[in-house]
Formats: sequence, structure tokens, C-alpha cells
Amino acid sequence: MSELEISAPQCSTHYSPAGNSDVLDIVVHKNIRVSDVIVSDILDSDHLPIAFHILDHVKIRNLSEPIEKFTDWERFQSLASELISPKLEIKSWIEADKAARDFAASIASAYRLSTSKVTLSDINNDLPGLDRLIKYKQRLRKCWQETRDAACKTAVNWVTKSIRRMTRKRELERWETKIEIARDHLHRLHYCNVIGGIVSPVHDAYGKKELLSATHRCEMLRQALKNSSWIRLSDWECHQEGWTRTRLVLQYHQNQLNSILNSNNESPNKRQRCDDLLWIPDDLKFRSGGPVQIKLLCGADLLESFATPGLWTDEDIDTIVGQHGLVVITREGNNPNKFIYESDLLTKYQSNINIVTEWITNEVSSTKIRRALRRSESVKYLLEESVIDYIHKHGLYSTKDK
Ligand SMILES: Nc1ncnc2c1ncn2[C@@H]1O[C@H](COP(=O)(O)OP(=O)(O)OP(=O)(O)O)[C@@H](O)[C@H]1O
Ligand SMILES: NC(=O)c1ccc[n+]([C@@H]2O[C@H](COP(=O)(O)O)[C@@H](O)[C@H]2O)c1
Repeated sequence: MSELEISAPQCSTHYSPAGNSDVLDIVVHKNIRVSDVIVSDILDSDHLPIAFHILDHVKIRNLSEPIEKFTDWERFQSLASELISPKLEIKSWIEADKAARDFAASIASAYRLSTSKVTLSDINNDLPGLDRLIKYKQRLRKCWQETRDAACKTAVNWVTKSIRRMTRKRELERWETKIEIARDHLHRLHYCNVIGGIVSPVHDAYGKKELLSATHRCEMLRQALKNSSWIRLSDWECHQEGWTRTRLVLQYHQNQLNSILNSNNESPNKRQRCDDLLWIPDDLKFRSGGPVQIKLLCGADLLESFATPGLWTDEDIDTIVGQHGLVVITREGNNPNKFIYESDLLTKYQSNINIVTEWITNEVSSTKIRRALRRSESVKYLLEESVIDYIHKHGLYSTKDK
């Protein structure tokens, strides 16, 4: 016992409903130097967690970086009822075990797919007033914990909502949000159930101005998508020998999905081969039937590029729109409905084209972000923090030595 040490913060970590401080968290440790114990009062709880640093070189997650989760319960319900198999025939305990596991996995998947996270770690002076609001919330919460005054609690809730609104607004400007908006739209129309999103970066040989190597682009995408529960990177296209036309990219992914769906009833050994296809949505493994359709998600400017002479063949457009389908996000300056009306081919397949109006418009574009980086202007909130770090670490987009 003599080797054990006890560390504790200097203030209480729980206040009883009567306002008395009645709990102090303690840490019992051995052979570990606990240099600093602090109480974090930012999390949404009146039991204040403690955070402590164990040795300076060991990094631990800072408890004062809260993550807010938003669950769309309607979507959860529809996903859960789709994923949970209604026909269950259980004849042995092995089958009962499997059914229980499948049930839990379906609930977990439905929850993951209907929940988005917002990390409030982005909070700093870049968002005017937010810093002050956070400090104000901390003061109000302390006041509520000490007095249990209802007015205080109302004020805490109001400030929490304002913080959420501000950070959500910034989130809306990110490009990943476009894919989320498209999914919401399709779900709302009950048109189809979106089970996954795939981002397929173009091959280096596409040769577009300012196109970085696929290695860098894929790494940045990995970072950008690491918090998404349903959007995945597919690096198949950029690992081909040269540029692949979009129709073939869609067909490759469609064929892979079909073969997985067909193998869902086969032995696990046969299915193993598909496990390295990291872009395949988890939920595909639970599907018992029904086709899965790959669609092309694009902005209205890409749709209008169908009319650029020599860029797309009619045969490709026919297959892309006729067999796969398009989801088009509006962009300022484009009129996709008019464009479809003026094209016989697109009008023929109109029912396969979903136009998603982005009411909260924003003109984020990679050209503008690259320009800002070149000029050492802030791109915070437009890109994931870790993507910004990656860009600076590798001196991409002329950020070297800045
Ligand atoms: N602000 C936006 N609103 C809707 N769609 C967008 C927006 N920005 C890009 N897209 C779509 O994303 C897809 C990828 O386009 P691209 O890589 O050319 O992006 P971009 O930001 O327009 O790039 P650049 O600025 O280099 O032209 C295209 O389908 C494009 O229409
Ligand atoms: N004929 C085709 O299949 C075709 C033509 C132009 C662009 N694209 C694709 O559209 C995407 C966006 O290209 P841009 O950035 O040039 O608009 C890329 O993935 C590219 O491969 C495909």
C-alpha cells in the first residue's frame, strides 16, 4: 500500500440537488506521476469529470473537448425497421445467439447512420463571440449547480442552444455536408434509403490544373472522413493505370456491391475476400434482400458539363442517368431543371434525376480553398482540422515556409 499514491482535484466533482458538494473524485495510482488534476466543467453534466495528465509525453484525450451528437430519430426508426429482419426462425441456441448479435448490430448501425457528431474543439476566437458564450455558459452552470435556480437552468439551456446553432452553421459550410444534404433529401421523399456514400478521387492522369498526387488527396480524404459513420473513400479509381470514365467507375462499384449481396448467403470463407473493400458500407452485410443502387452525386455545374462538346459520350450519359441515376445539388448560377428540359436524353430519364435544392447556399469550392491556402488565409471550419495540419505538414498548395 505504501507504493500507491492518491491524487484528487481541489474542488468537488458533484453537487447534490440541495446544492451541497458531496463527491470528490480521486485517482489511486502506482508508479505513475500524475502531474496535474483538473475539474472539467464544460461537459453537459452536473457530475464534473476530472481530467489528469499522466507524464508529460503521454497524450490523453482532453475531457474539456465536448462532442455534441445529433440523432435523427425518424431516420433511426426507418433504418432500424429496415435492418431488423422481421422473419426470425430460431431453432437452436446458436441461432438465438446469432439473432441477438444481428439485432444488436442492426440497432448500432441504425444509430450510427442516423447520428452526426459535432466536435466543439473548433471553438476559438475565429468564431466571434463564441468564446465569450462558452465562458458565460460555464459561469451560469456553476450558478445553477450552487443555487438550483430554475431561471439559471433556462439560461444555461438557451446559451447551449446558441452555441450549437453557431457551430452547426459553420459545419454547414463544409463540403461533406453536401453529401449529408443529399441523403436527407432522399430520405425525406421516401424515395430510397441511403445506406452509404462513396468518394472516389480521380486518377492523377486526369491532369486537371492544381491536381495533387492521389496519395495526398486520398490521405486528406481519410482524415476528412474519419468522423463520418457512412461516407467512405474508395481508392480503386486512382489506382488504375490511367483515367477511368465515370460510367466505368460507377459500374465497377455497382458490380462489387452486387457480388457482395449475392454472396451474403454463402459461406463466411467466400465472403472473406470482400473484406478488404473498405468502401463497402457496413450495413450491406446485414441486408437480406433488395437491390442496392449506385448513383452519381454531383453539383449542377457537372450536370451542365454534359453539354460540353467532346467531354461525355451520349452512350455514357445514357448509362449513367438511365441505369444508375443522378442526384444533383443546386449551385448558384446553374439551372438544372432548365438544362434537363432542354435535353431530350435527360428528359427521357427525368424520373432518375433527383434535384436537391440547397436552401442554405454556400459557394465553397476547392479552387477558393486552395487560393486561401496560397495566400495564408484561414481555412478553419472549411476543412477538417487534421486536413489543415496535413496540408501544412507536407507544404501542399504552396503553403511551404509560411
Ligand atoms: N458549392 C458546391 N455546391 C454544389 N456542388 C458542388 C459545390 N462544389 C463542388 N461541387 C460538386 O462537387 C463535385 C466535384 O467537383 P470539383 O472537384 O470540380 O469541385 P470544385 O470545388 O467545383 O472544384 P474547383 O473549384 O477546383 O472547380 C462536382 O460534381 C461539383 O459540381
Ligand atoms: N466522360 C467522363 O466520364 C467524364 C468527363 C468529365 C469529367 N468526368 C468526371 O467528373 C469528375 C469531376 O471532374 P471536373 O473536376 O473536371 O469537373 C471527375 O471525377 C471526372 O473523372 C468524367
